[in-house]
Formats: sequence, C-alpha cells, structure tokens
Amino acid sequence: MWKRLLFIRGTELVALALLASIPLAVDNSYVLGLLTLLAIYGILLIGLDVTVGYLGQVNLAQAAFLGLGAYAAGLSVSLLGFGIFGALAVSLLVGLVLGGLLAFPALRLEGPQFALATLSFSALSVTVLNEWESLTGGAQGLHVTRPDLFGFDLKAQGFYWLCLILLALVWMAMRNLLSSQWGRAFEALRDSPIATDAMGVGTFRHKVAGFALGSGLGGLAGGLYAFNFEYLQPQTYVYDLMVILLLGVVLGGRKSLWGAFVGASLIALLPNLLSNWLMFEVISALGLLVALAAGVRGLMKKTTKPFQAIAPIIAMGLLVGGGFLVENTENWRKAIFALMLFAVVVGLPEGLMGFASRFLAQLFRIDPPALPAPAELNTVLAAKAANGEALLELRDLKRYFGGVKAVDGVSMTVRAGQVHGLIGPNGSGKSTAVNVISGLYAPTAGEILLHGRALPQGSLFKVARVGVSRTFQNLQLFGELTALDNVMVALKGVYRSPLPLVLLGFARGEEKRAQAESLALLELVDLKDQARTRAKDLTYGAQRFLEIARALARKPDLLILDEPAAGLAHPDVNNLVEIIKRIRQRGITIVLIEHHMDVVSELCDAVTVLDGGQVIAEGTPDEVKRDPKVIEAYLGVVSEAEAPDAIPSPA
Ligand SMILES: Nc1ncnc2c1ncn2[C@@H]1O[C@H](COP(=O)(O)OP(=O)(O)OP(=O)(O)O)[C@@H](O)[C@H]1O
Repeated sequence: MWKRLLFIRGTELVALALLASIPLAVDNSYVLGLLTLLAIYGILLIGLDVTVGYLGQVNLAQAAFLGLGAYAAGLSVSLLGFGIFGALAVSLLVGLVLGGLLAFPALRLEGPQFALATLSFSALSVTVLNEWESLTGGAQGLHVTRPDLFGFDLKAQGFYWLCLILLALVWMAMRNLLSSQWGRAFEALRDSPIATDAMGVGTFRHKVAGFALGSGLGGLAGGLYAFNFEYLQPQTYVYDLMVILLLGVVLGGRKSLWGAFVGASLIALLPNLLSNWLMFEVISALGLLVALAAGVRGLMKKTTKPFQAIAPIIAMGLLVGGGFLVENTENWRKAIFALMLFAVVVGLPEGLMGFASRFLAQLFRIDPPALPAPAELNTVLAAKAANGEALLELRDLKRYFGGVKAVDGVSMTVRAGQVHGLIGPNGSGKSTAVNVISGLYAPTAGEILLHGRALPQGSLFKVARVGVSRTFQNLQLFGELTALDNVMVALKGVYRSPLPLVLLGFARGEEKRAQAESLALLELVDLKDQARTRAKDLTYGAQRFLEIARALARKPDLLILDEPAAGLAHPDVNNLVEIIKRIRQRGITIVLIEHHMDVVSELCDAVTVLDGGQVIAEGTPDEVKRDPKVIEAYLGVVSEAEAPDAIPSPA
C-alpha cells in the first residue's frame, strides 16, 4: 500500500516540482504563457470532468462558466476594487451559484435534453455578456487589470506560480472528494438513479452539488483566465471552445485528474498543433501509433470489436495523410477536432490516461491498497427483535395505471422477524405492490404503515431513509463501480464528515470503517473475494447476491426482495436460500416475492397470494398451497388430485 501511495504522491510531487521549475530553467515568455494556460485549463477540465465523467452528463456550459467567471473577476476588480483573492472568490462563487441554479431545472432532464439545456444556457450567457454593454463593454471587449498580490506586482512568472498553486489545491481537494462517498454517489447516480434513491442517497442533491462544484471550478478558471489575458470578449466562450473542452476531457480520460491534466495540455497546445505543420504531423502520427497499439492489443486479447479497433486507425490515418494534402491545417480545425473526438470516443473510451494507467500498473506492478479486515457482522447488522409484532401494514392499498387495477385493495400485515412471501401468477400485482411500498410509485389510495406510523409515499429516497430497503426484479446495480463500492454507496451510519473536512482529506478514517463494514456484508453473501470486481463483470448470480448485500447496507428493518431467484441456476438458488436464512437470523424482516414454490416453502413463515391485484389467500406456505383459489389462479383448474403441491415452480 505504501509503495502505491508513494508512487502516486511521488509522481504528483515530481510533476508539480517540474512544472514549477520550468520558468527558472527556460526564460521564454511564450513557454510561460503555455504553462499558465495549462494550469488554468487544468482547473477548468477537472471541473468539467465532475459533470461529464462522474455524473455522466453531456455538459456544454463549461465554456460559459469560464466566461462568466472571467467577467465576474474583472468587474469585481474594476467596479468593487477587490484584490486578486477576493476577485477569484467571486468568480468561484458565481460559478457555484449559477451552476447550482442551472442544475435545478436542467438535471431533471436526461441525455440530449440536458445537453440542450446547457447549450441554451451558454447561448444566453454569451448574449447577456454581449448585449449588456454598459457593464461588459459588449463586443468591444473589457480590459481587466491584474491586481497585485499583497503589494507585490505579479509578473507573468509569479502569476503562473499562483495558477499552479491553485491547480495543486484544486487537485488535492477534488481527489479527496471524488474518492469519498460523494464521488461514489456521483458515479452511482450515473449508473442507476433509481437505485441511488432507493439506497437513501439523494439523487437530486448530489446531481446539483456535483454540477455546482464543476461549474464553480469553471468560474475560478475564468477568474484566472481574465487576469492572464487582461482582455475579455464574449465571443471567446462559444461553440469552438465547448467542443475543445469536451475533447480535452474525453481524450485525456474521464474520471481522472491526470486525464484532465493531459486534456488541458492538449487544449493549451492545440493552437500550436494546428499552426505548426511538423508538430501536427508528429502528434497525428503518435495518435496513429496509439490507435494501432490499442487496436491490435484489443483484437489479440479479444476485448475489442473489429470496428472499435479499425475506425480510430482510419481516423488517425486520415489526419496524418490529410496533413500532406491540405495547405493550411488551421482552416480544417473543426474537421480535425471531429476526427480526433471520433477516434477517442470509439477507440479509447477510457481516454489516454485510462489506456496508459493500465500499462503503468503492469509495468510497475502497483498493487491496489490493501483492504481492512471485515468488521464483526454483529456491529454492522445489530440483531433486531423478532417479536412478531406488526411491522408493515397495508390497508386497502390501491394502485391503478389508467384502467389497469394493478393493485386493487390489498390489506396485509408483515410481522417483525418473519419472512413473508408475496406470491401470485404473472401480472397479479406483486411488483407493483412493492414498488408502491418502497416509494417508486405513489399509491392511488390506501395506507402503508411501518411500526404503526405512515410510511412516506412516492419517494424511494424518503422510504429508504426510514428503514425499508429493496432489491429489484430487473437488476439495478452500479455497473461501473466495484462490488465493494456498490455496498459502500448504500452504507448507513458511517459517513458523518461535513464537506469541508472531506475536501481537506479528513474523512479517511470513516472510509476505512465503511470498507470494513461493507466487506462484512459482502462476506455474508459470499462475495468478499470479489470485492474489487466491477459489478458489471460479476456473474449473474453474483450480481443478484450483490444487490442483496447493497440493500443490507441500509441496515434496514424491512428488506424487500423482488424475485431474487429469477434467472438463477440451481446451485445459486440453494446459495440464495442460505443467504436469506442468514439474514433472517439477524432479525431482519423480509418480504419475498418469489415464483419458486420450493424456495417459498423453505423460507416463508407466512404467505400472501395475489391475483388480479387482490389478496386471494393468506396463511402458511402449506395452507396456501392447498387453497383451491390459489390452485385455480395458477392452473386455471381446481382438482383434488392436483393439490396439495400443484403450484408450478419455474424450471
Ligand atoms: N408502469 C405500469 N404502467 C401500466 N401498467 C402497469 C405498470 N406496471 C405494472 N402494470 C400492470 O399492472 C399489472 C400488475 O403488474 P405487476 O408487474 O405488478 O405484476 P407481478 O405480479 O409483479 O408480475 P410478474 O410476476 O410477471 O412480475 C399488470 O397487468 C401490468 O401490466
């Protein structure tokens, strides 16, 4: 672990020292200008990566936040007489506040609608900057004065160091944040907003916070940008820059600080890249080599489809070849960006850093940090009183979809400590009933009580927070996260540090505790050894068990399992039965929707049978199996000979 930590921190420190010392060794104002831009774009892209990489949204507003931050800083110096830090704080704040405000409506939208909302915001911002001439100077531009720093006139070199220090601080704070519960929550809601809410992690809150933070960094970068160029024009922050910024994040590698850094270097170098033919050819040829290496490697290891391997090679080949055919590469800039973006999106979805880090990890044999020992299960899931009192009560519950009465007046009582089966033929309303209980749907009518108190209605998040946890019939895992992180996202009662402490890196203790507790839950479902496997790479059976461990991380009073055996092979069904028995031993009450009658018979203390959205029978598994109404619902016939074990189980 120390080796890894030293390697990572060491590399960061060496890179910082190198960057800081270049101006001492090379006395060249042009190089200094490039380095300053690199630091500014670094901050900008780290911010953009929060929305694009972590939240998984196409954000076209970051260029606008750069512009708004720049004007805010410039104006707070000229109009309000602020010093450099005051002005930079204003640009950060402008990004945070406007980003948060934009996020409220925009994040209720998905995919292309979200992208369009951010695009509209950009267009609006540029128009305002352009038209509000009395304040911004409009198209004529705005001259900005760089304030001095505590009485020292900040020359180009001093200003570069200031930018570099701010980049280092942003880097540290974001590393702390993104490796904490916040970063996991950002990623979780990218993969499954429904499950994020159902695990008691507020989707909306985290989306707004992530977007505001990313935009805040955009604003801060804008402030530095203003003091770097000392002249601003609204047209700087439009279409071209948006595309270049996206290219930077995607090419560098999403979800990576180093990726943002590599992307920023690319953006800072782009003008030179296009105006200097030789450099353009060298970089394009390097790109072609990377595309060839990645493609051949992927094909040999069978991890890449032929199109994925060949298309980037063709795109980069076109760049190299095209360079010989066109007179002025600058005239082709948009086509060049488009080809680059295409090659990266298809060939290197993890970006250059994602690609490089795999090689580096192999080269230096960097082991991931060791995990702590699992916590005592007793401390994670304290045994609950299985006293048979009414825990969950449904009273005349109804849920209609238009004319379809999916749940039509269901009343039932689930007793503490019991496994309560909810069975019925396909379409009888079982899933709808648990979707209403867990808050995915609001009921049309009726009451739901937990511990005798009304359960919140129509909010997965609120229901999860009062002690009801669930799994899903169609798996809703956070596919990109490891098994361990899936459980850690949902873990209740561990993350207490306020945001400032997390940013400063003081939340590591609780991270260790969260790991230990989550490992105990993975051990309970026999997945401890696969803690580091990404959820999407687990076998189907393991994925089902992981959902159970994740639901347990809420430390619930009531656990709803929606067809956990669906699609499982026979040995896995046996494992599932063992796992559910272990959970029952902790005193956790379970509602089990299940088609496998043998599973129901073995596990359930009580069973409610639904048909056509209504309760047709209740009792022990043996009682309901013999009930003629139940047999008729399943088989459509009532025959003495077919009872008592006539209810079919899926193969
Ligand atoms: N979102 C929805 N919109 C419209 N109708 C729905 C919706 N969800 C469920 N239904 C309908 O409600 C009825 C009950 O469906 P539900 O999925 O709750 O049954 P189920 O008992 O869970 O079935 P299965 O065992 O096949 O999962 C069905 O007729 C279904 O088509």
